[in-house]
Amino acid sequence: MEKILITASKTYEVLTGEGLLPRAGRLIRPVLSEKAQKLCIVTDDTVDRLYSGVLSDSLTDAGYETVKFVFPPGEASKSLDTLSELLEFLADHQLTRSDALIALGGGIVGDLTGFAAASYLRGIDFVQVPTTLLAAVDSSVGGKTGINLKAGKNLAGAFWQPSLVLFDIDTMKTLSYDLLLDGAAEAIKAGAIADRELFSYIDRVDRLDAPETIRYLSSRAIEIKRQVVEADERDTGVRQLLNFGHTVGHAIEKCSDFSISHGHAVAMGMVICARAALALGWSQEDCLSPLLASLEKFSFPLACPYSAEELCNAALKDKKRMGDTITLVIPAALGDCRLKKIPISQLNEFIKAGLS
Ligand SMILES: NC(=O)c1ccc[n+]([C@@H]2O[C@H](COP(=O)([O-])OP(=O)(O)OC[C@H]3O[C@@H](n4cnc5c(N)ncnc54)[C@H](O)[C@@H]3O)[C@@H](O)[C@H]2O)c1
Ligand SMILES: O=C(O)C(=O)C[C@@H](O)[C@H](O)[C@H](O)COP(=O)(O)O
Ligand SMILES: [Zn+2]
Repeated sequence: MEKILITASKTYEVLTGEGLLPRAGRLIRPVLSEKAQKLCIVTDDTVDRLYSGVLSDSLTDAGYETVKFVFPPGEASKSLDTLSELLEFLADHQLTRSDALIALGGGIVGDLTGFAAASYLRGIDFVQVPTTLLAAVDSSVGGKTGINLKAGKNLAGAFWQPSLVLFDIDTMKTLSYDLLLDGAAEAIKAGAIADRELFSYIDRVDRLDAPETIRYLSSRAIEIKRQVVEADERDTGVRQLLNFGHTVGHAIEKCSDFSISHGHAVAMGMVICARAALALGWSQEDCLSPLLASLEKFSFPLACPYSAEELCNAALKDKKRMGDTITLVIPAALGDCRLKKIPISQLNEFIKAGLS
């Protein structure tokens, strides 16, 4: 089992390995309050069918009472309505301040559960059990939690760190190739920010679904995320680099009414951003070619179906906007991204340069 220690407002471990789900109860016990009695498993219908049973049995064996909150999969559930239902459910089941939530699922489950944990009784513990590659390499670590509002992605939320992250690699066996791609996009993003070696690795790799590929990508991406989050937990500076590809990516998700998934939209967003930075002379070297090579190796669909105007309108609601400026993440060199503040009046031109 691999362990990565995250030292932020809460210090916790990310445990990665095979066969962790059946051992979850024993692994979770030392990180929760000794007074913890009741645990609420939060998950979506698909993950519920696949993994709730084994997790719940393991928690029961470790002496916990469990309750379960299940919601329909999909971005539409990452909403105020589901959050409100979950908070009422926790109160109805009388979870106390020493009890905890267990987020079993992908990034949507993790973001929603984390926000509920941050706000229920003004904050209780929660554990992340990521079951998508995207959640394992990115969303389960770092404590960004939240929900979408009608205007766009993640517009309400809190910084609230988990008490533990348990990544059982066995859960990757039931992921479709498209869901693996979503995780690969965020891992490639981490490489673009801070690890050009990751691109050479992808160049040599045979299969995305091989356990050793998953292990390598998650280990590198989590380590990069650790460094960034430890330097700037609350996203006021260097952490914004983790948003590479996201200003446009979130706009693509929104324009598609979420039929384009987060990871796929981020992949398109990174390409648009790298192409624009190259065309405008903002990059010191060509980052577009290696980025395209790694994404094309895994057969990412990269054609963006929206115009610069459509993307720009959606992106102006992004939370990286401050008044009349917006901060972009620009690849200066492969493995070295920089923040660049531009007037919002230049955003359309930037996106246009990235689409052509
Ligand atoms: N908080 C953060 O730092 C952060 C980082 C990256 C992304 N995100 C957010 O994460 C979300 C995307 O997460 P995601 O890609 O995991 O999507 P998701 O949570 O919707 O999961 C994708 C689909 O996979 C299914 N699924 C989950 N585990 C499975 C398994 N093991 N086998 C088969 N099917 C499984 C789910 O039911 C769902 O239909 C977005 O809302 C994004 O904004 C947050
Ligand atoms: O952890 C971070 O910081 C990230 O930016 C990770 C992103 O992959 C993730 O999609 C995040 O939710 C986007 O942040 P947001 O602040 O733009 O909502
Ligand atoms: Zn993301």
